[in-house]
Amino acid sequence: MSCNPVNVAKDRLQQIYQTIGAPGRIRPSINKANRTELNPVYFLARSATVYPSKTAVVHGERRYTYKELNRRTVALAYALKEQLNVRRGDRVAIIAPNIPAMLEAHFAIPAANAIICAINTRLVPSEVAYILEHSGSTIVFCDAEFKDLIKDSPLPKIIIEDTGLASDPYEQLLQTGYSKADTLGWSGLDQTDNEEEEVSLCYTSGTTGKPKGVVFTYRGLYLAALGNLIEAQLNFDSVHLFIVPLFHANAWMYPYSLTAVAGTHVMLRKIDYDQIWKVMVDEKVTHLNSAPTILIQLVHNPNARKLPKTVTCIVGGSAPTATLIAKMREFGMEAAHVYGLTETYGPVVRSYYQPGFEKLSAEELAKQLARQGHVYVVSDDLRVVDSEMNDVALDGKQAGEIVFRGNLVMKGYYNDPEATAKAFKGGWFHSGDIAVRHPDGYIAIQDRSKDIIISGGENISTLEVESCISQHPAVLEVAVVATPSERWGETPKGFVVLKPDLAADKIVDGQALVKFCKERMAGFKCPSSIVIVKELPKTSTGKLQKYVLREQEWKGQQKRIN
Ligand SMILES: Nc1ncnc2c1ncn2[C@@H]1O[C@H](COP(=O)(O)OP(=O)(O)OP(=O)(O)O)[C@@H](O)[C@H]1O
Repeated sequence: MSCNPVNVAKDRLQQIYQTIGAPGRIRPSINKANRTELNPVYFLARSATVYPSKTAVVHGERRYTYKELNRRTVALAYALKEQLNVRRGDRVAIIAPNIPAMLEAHFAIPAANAIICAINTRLVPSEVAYILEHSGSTIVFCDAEFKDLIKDSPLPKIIIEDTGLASDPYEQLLQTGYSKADTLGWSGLDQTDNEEEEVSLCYTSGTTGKPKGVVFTYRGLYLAALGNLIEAQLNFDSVHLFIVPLFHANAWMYPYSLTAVAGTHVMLRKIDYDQIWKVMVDEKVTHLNSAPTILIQLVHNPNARKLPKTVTCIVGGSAPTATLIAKMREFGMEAAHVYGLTETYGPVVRSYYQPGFEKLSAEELAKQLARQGHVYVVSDDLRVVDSEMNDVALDGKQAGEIVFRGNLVMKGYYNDPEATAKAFKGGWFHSGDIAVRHPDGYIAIQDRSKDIIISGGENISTLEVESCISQHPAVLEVAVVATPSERWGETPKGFVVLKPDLAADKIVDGQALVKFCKERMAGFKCPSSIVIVKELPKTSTGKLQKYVLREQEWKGQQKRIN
């Protein structure tokens, strides 16, 4: 027998092959012992076993440990099956802000093998009716504050008063499930035998048009949850403030991530900036997730102060400007800039901090971090391509569409084969976002394809123009859209909200802001006009609805509404 280690290994392999057969003939198989379906509801069962007394939920004065959260969730799952007759694959709708019942529903509905359809509380009754009908929901849970949204719905309704008291109809429903939760626990609830089954149905908020029902699978939820753990570095000590609503892409799967590591979920019924500052300090918040528009208001709130410990802010939903990222740092809020869509289970791209960035000036660093970056470790592949699906050059100039492929792409749009086929054209998911790619491979979004301005044949990124205007010290918020121009076809027009309580000599008008832009950027990119407005149209998640502004500009003209 050879003494050469390579040959020794070969001999050993020969012996093994003689016993079990060479590869390609007899191979080990996947079986029940070495495979289970990826299912994020197990995170809760496990954390309740490992850390029963750890605080799982903080909601004002109310607190639940993991043992209590688990008991309530399991009871709800039994109630869904036995009281409400929910069957595998049924859609169960819930309309609620970030409250404990909403978190419980995110585990209990999948635990009952049903599909959760969490609906935006800011919609109007007709929009809610559309989603209930389109999703084919069989039951609707609704927070009492929003019950008018479903007053005409024929579906069975469970009202959540969000008191936690025995008189609350939601609590009464839980009561019916406690005995089984205490005796059988999870063992009486059959879990899915197919991780590719639908588990969640999220309707996009309609920044660009009619909402579409994005279908998530157990497997996707599970992997997205693990992705967040890696990217946001969540652990047992994490105290996460949910600013992104759970009805928006399941708050980017953070409920599952936090639960996996037995972190603490801090809930808030509504966006109240004074309250957010108070909670951040009182609850020793370590992480939050939010859209930039909310963070802009937060850093300009009179209660803004330097935080005792750095808070990691996962910022996504739109691009934070370099100005915002730098301002957040002053208060001890470190921005982890992320990008994604509902269709990708929320964020799947991150602007990574590189060795050497510490040498950059604050301004240069903020500029680097305002780019969207690279894909998460769990999200496989991303390209930026032209209309022929060729990759754009890594030159920071040639723009193309961002397309995705991998485990964190939705299963499809619910009951919408046409939209699904369009989104998956050529075997890639088409995001509709236009970006360039820098020599270091970082992507930088220029615009949504519908937002980009084409002036005299030149493409203008509205984000670039907005970023320039936002550097003016009097500017709080800005949106730039295309306005008609006889000479150029279209030109940029700015809408600006000024900071509150500006001293008289600091107040500026639109002309001064146009001049400010002319001193800083190429003439063709400068807005033809800028108007000062009181507020900007936004979705419930705080995203600018540029199409509303475009509609005003292009009234009566065919082009450019959407
Ligand atoms: N970090 C970011 N930078 C720039 N844009 C972003 C960022 N994160 C998200 N976006 C924008 O948000 C979009 C995803 O939004 P989302 O899936 O939440 O849908 P929506 O805007 O609420 O609704 P709809 O898809 O119906 O317009 C992306 O396609 C992109 O345009």
